[in-house]
Amino acid sequence: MKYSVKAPAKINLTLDVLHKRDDGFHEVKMVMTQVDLADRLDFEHRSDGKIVVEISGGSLPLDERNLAYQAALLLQKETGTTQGASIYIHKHIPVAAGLAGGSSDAAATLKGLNQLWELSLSKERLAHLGATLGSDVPFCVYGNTALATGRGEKIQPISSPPPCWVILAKPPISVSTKDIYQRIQSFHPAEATEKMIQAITARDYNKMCATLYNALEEVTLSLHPEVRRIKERMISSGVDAALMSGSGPTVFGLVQKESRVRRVYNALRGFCDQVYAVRLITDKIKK
Ligand SMILES: C[C@](O)(CO)[C@H](O)COP(=O)(O)OP(=O)(O)OC[C@H]1O[C@@H](n2ccc(N)nc2=O)[C@H](O)[C@@H]1O
Ligand SMILES: Nc1ncnc2c1ncn2[C@@H]1O[C@H](COP(=O)(O)OP(=O)(O)OP(=O)(O)O)[C@@H](O)[C@H]1O
Repeated sequence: MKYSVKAPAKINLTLDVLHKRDDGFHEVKMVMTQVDLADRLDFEHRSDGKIVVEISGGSLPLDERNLAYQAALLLQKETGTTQGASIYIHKHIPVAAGLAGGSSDAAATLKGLNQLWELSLSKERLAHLGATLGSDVPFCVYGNTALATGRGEKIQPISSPPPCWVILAKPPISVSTKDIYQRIQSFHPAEATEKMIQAITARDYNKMCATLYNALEEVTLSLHPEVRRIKERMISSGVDAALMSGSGPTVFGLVQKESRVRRVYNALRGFCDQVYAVRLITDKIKK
């Protein structure tokens, strides 16, 4: 039996950072959603009990450093199963981009092997296990759109935002999530996230655009002026609103008018190699 699972990229519509915690993590409150740029993972049973990872479309370590490998080992350890698996990752999400590509692969592995190995673990249990791999993994287990709190691992699904196009532009730099969090100077109440939930519940696209907010954005933009230039270029090319995702460096722009998507895409392509025109995953086009 072979199973295929999609692993979509995420974007943060809001990311409020409330305070630094004693365990070194930051207390956050954020609205996360997914776009239809996705890796695909295929799972095949192995009777030798081994976990073997192969990848196409990118070069990443295939051993314990790979988050899909880590997720598979974790499931073996937690359930005591002696079953193994071959995991084929078809990589489409840019790596270390702020789009949670690795976290989504880990979540897809938890879901795919739960089926392949007939473990019958609940989504809650998979999300709980996923939290030990990374703060974004529980959201990726649930998918769609959600409020994430705690260090990002407490997930409350919410309704889908109004449908729109999303232009993603990733500059050729990498940032350390840990470093960006550590550089935050001041903390604020989670006002943007509260307003975003209201905008989404009311299916108010304009209010959603007006409410985009990421507390990490200013930190990354001040360290990397090229990210700021991409955001400015996106705004001048006619997106309805733009924001950096996660700790960056990818910037996303929201566009509702389909006729404008090509213009924005072309304006960015002349500026940046990795540009994608995708759609939000909403109830209408649920993957
Ligand atoms: C920036 C976001 O992607 C937004 O969704 C997440 O907050 C980060 O999620 P992630 O990449 O899964 O992060 P993790 O692998 O759990 O943590 C990486 C590092 O980021 C910092 N970190 C992460 C999450 C958080 N709430 N506070 C933090 O301070 C910690 O120093 C941690 O060691
Ligand atoms: N299957 C995987 N796909 C992508 N990256 C992986 C994977 N496994 C391990 N990694 C490692 O994880 C790190 C972060 O990669 P990822 O693409 O998840 O970053 P990100 O988009 O910035 O994540 P986040 O938005 O959750 O902070 C990279 O250093 C990468 O080498």
